[in-house]
Amino acid sequence: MPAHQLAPDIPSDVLAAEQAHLAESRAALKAMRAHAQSLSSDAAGDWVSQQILQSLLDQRVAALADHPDTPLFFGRLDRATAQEDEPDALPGTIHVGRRHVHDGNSRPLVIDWRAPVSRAFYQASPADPMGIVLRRRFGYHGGALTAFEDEPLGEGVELGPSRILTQEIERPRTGPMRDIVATIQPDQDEIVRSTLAQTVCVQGAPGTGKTAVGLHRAAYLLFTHRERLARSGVMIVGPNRAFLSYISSVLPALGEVKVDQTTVAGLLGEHAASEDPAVAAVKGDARMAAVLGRALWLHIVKPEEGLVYTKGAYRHRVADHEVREIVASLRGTTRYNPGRAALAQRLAHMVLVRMEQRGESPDDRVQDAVARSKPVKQLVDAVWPKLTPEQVLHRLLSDSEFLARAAKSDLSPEEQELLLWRKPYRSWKSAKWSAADAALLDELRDLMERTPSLGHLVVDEAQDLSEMQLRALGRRCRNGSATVLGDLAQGTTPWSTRSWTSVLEHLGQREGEVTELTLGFRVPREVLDYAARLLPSIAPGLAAPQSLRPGAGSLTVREGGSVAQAAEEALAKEGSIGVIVPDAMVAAVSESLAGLPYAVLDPDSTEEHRLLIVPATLAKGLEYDHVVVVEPADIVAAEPRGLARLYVVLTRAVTSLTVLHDKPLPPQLAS
Ligand SMILES: Nc1ncnc2c1ncn2[C@@H]1O[C@H](COP(=O)(O)OP(=O)(O)OP(=O)(O)O)[C@@H](O)[C@H]1O
Repeated sequence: MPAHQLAPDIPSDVLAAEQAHLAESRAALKAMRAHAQSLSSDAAGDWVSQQILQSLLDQRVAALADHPDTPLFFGRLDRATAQEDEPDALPGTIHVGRRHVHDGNSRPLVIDWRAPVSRAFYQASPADPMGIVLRRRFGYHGGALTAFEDEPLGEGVELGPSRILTQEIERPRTGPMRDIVATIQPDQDEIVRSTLAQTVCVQGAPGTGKTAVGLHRAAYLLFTHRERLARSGVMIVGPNRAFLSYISSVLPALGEVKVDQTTVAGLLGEHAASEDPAVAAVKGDARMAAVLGRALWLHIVKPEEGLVYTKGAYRHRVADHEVREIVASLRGTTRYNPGRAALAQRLAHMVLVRMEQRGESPDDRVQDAVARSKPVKQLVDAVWPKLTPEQVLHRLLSDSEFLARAAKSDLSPEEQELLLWRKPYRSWKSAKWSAADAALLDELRDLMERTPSLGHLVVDEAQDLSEMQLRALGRRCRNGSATVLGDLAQGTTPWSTRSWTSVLEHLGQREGEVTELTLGFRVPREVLDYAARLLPSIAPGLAAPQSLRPGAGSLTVREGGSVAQAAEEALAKEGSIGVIVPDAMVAAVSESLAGLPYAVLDPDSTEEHRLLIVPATLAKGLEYDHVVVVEPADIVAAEPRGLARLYVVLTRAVTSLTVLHDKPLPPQLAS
């Protein structure tokens, strides 16, 4: 039971002492920043080092900015055994916050939430107090500390629910996603703090905090392995730009400004051509990897002629069988482009050997010159031609004979038929590529030249990725690790997965650990139960999701109701409003809302709008305080996995969901 609940019974002297600590910490942070600002990059020797140092100093200054609206610390731990006499010992009382703050004597005033000692703030319980006697959570209003809540951990007393946590969860949503650093739950913390080497895959129902956990894990890893990850990099991959815009401020608020956040299309290339889902499904299948490998290497031509290199009066010859031997020894042991370069060098080396046999003594420079010479280049181009990924894929998708040779028995004749363009493009330069093609091009690119690996990749909504897209992402963390987040029930693409083991396999992270988050922080129970009626049809293996939020009265289902009226009702309340509509109805609904202050969801817009019209296909990962879902039957009918899409849109609401329909509801919901 919390000893001190929020107002009105908060002891004012304790609160005043904490407020004084906050003021001292803010002043200390200001001094740290002033010190960082006073440092000069002039000490660096040359111009380049100076620029690098200046950029580091600028980053440091930016990281030390105090945001008056953000609590500098949100928790406190009173430790049972403080060894203050030890030189580096921490004080007995620790304030846990977003970053380290120390005073002029290096005395820590606030400890970063990611430091090992802060772990107890998230994990300690009466059953396992972890050396903590008392945990204190702080309540804020704006930037002002207004309340606190104590949890005695050393007395073995069962703790009641934290009101500060409840308030945070119940908070009306406005604007972009916020960090959850003050209220990370123990099972979420386990995932956040798993080691860098460990790939983790999180299955979780809507609103269980998967995205939040993925972002906090990125922040945790950057803190714990700063130097290593600064070199290799961390990247977040999300489903679309609207989602990226929604999550974009979480990491900067945690002081991490150097993390790339992108979509699969952003990573593999934006591609416009739309495609029949059946074709996309074949292109997304991992069997395509072998087909592409063969397609590329089929371009190597068996050498029929040798090399003649003329220098002065001499002709140096490399016989055709020797050229064949070199090609055979290189084939399959190298990537395609380095193989080309190696072939030129090996041919040049043979010429050098001939020169030496004639008593010359050529050096390395001669070998390079021979490798770049016209006869060598001509032979290499003929045998091991210069290619682009687009050339190879263009040939594969337009030439049935070539496709058959590359596919062998990996693809059935029907699948090959599906792959071939109905109307082939004249040249690879004019070809229009689809999203599925982008992953194939990426695979070819990697067969030609090794893709560099990042240190860590966070992949959100991973259930929607094709095997070939997973391979593309896997390449980008092949020397690192990944956090894979998703929900098998929310799969809406032609290639959505039904198994996380398979996802990890195609990502190249077989050792990854699959774990589950089960408690929902977003969707009220009543709404979640309603949406869960779809689960037996879309993901029969999954258990019904649980919600922390009762939310009685949060669901309204109206036949023949007007969208404008539902929007007006929502506008009369607090918080953001998402009117989620079938994509084809965006224009019609916009018209019906004329006169209301609405905008159509636009990820690039910097303006804030309380009332947004959201096309159903963009709603994934987003949340709104009040959600109006328009015409479920049309959302279902619009795409092959329309029922899963409906599950996604029904689970975006934080406070209320209104379902409007003229057509009959899908039978699962009607029951
Ligand atoms: N420990 C927590 N404390 C407070 N809020 C939390 C916590 N965990 C998650 N939330 C909140 O719950 C909401 C849902 O979180 P998030 O978007 O990460 O869920 P998700 O599992 O990714 O959902 P979806 O599957 O729908 O994409 C967010 O508003 C998030 O801030």
